[in-house]
Amino acid sequence: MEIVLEAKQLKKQYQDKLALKGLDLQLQAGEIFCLLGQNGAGKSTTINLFLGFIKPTAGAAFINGLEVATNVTKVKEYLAYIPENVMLYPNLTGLENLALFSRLAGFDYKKEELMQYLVEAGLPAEAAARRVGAYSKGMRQKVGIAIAVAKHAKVLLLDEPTSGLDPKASNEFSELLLRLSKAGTGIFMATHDIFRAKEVGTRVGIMREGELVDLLATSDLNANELEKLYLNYMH
Ligand SMILES: Nc1ncnc2c1ncn2[C@@H]1O[C@H](COP(=O)(O)OP(=O)(O)OP(=O)(O)O)[C@@H](O)[C@H]1O
Repeated sequence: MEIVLEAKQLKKQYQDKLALKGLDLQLQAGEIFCLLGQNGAGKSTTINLFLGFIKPTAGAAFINGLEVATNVTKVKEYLAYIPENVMLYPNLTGLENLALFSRLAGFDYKKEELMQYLVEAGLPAEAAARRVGAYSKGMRQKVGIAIAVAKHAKVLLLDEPTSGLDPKASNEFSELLLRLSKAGTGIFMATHDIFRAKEVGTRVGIMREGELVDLLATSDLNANELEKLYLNYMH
């Protein structure tokens, strides 16, 4: 199997805080890995290391076999990132945002092709022509997914993507992730949502104080068992 994301003894020290204590992890193409953990556990730090936003203190992060810290620009070609609030240009339409981000990634699509990416990500065609400033959070997430698909990202990194989404939007979002994973994208998602993690994840990692304290296949347990296990670790 193709490994699209890997951490080898990945560590991050901020001043006096050891935020990540030597993470070892591999993600295969088409896998959805959900990272659970309390506030301050080290989830965003892990994601920021994969994005190349911060440098590791020791160890290394790899995307598509390339070490992130020494290939920050190249690695961006393989990555798409969806934070809690997708950053788009509010004065441009959804279509214009997608055109812009696709061009930055080196893809020059026709209007019909862009529209198809947006509609496939669940954005109604009439909304695609409206300014993003008036979009709901769920709609911005859909543009984020369309960007990921249009740039043929091998890895999608998500940080709390469903927090603040209503249940219907959250559910639609899960379905999009499942479709992307079936198409071979590796998905790494930090979340507080245990039930969503069980629903979409192929594997779940539980992080506490910068350490992965458990690693489970979601097929091995139901959502209630996962919640119980998670809460046990948090005591
Ligand atoms: N730039 C920084 N400087 C100093 N300490 C930091 C910095 N960024 C994060 N930390 C600390 O590192 C630890 C891990 O933080 P991180 O943001 O990775 O946690 P998290 O699991 O993403 O939390 P949340 O769920 O709140 O987003 C925390 O103790 C945090 O205070």
